[in-house]
Amino acid sequence: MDYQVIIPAAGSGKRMGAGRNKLFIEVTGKPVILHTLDVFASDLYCKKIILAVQPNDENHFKDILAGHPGNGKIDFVYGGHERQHSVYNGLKAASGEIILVHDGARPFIRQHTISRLVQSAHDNGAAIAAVPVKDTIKRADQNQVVETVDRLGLWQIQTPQAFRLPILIRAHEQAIEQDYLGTDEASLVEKVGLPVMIIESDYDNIKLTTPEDLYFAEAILAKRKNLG
Ligand SMILES: Nc1ccn([C@@H]2O[C@H](COP(=O)(O)OP(=O)(O)OP(=O)(O)O)[C@@H](O)[C@H]2O)c(=O)n1
Ligand SMILES: C[C@](O)(CO)[C@H](O)COP(=O)(O)O
Repeated sequence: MDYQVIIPAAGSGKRMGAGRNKLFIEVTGKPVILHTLDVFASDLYCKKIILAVQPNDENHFKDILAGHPGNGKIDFVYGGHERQHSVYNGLKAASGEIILVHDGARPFIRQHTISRLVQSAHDNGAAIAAVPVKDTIKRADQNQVVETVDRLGLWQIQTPQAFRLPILIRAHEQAIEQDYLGTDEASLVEKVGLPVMIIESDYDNIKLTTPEDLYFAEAILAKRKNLG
């Protein structure tokens, strides 16, 4: 089933502390963003990649994307102050039935997850990648525990997040009307009162956020290379 994907890539990477867009950092000799785009470039059902970038990063993105197999289906839009604004700007360039949103900072997404997300979004309206929480989760106030959250039914949410396009547009427009800022697209759809389905993903679909994640990234790619 055909779909389009918005890739928010306009962040500043403060927690990575690289002093530049972390998507330009190379892992096994290749910029993070190229790892992320590979799976969508090779997926014939992916009809458009909408890349949200900062204006001052645009030329560098175009330089490193020259010759990439996905280049022919990439549309550039400018990102916004928050991730949500970047995604909203991407929505203005989107069309078709199914839209995915996938962090540029998650380079290890697999095709099998994308396919299941697209089908579930078609069937149910919204579907998100996630893995079951493995650690005990507690809420604290001033570093003192106030609550242990029941782990049963807790999921660690990832991207891609997949939607029927009109649902995501409506959710973003309501968020603007209500001045609501969420940390993922699904939270906006939940506020509209529509169902969001979980699709179990892989624990190595990590988001490269802090420097330690770069070590994990090298290990993930080494493991995948060994598996062939
Ligand atoms: N205004 C923003 C903020 C983030 N992103 C993108 O959203 C994804 C997930 O965001 P995050 O990992 O938080 O990236 P940064 O915002 O760059 O990181 P930090 O919060 O540490 O600055 C990244 O691919 C990032 O480029 C974006 O397109 N526009
Ligand atoms: C969308 C997301 O990746 C789901 O886990 C996460 O919420 C992004 O958070 P960030 O702080 O914008 O990286």
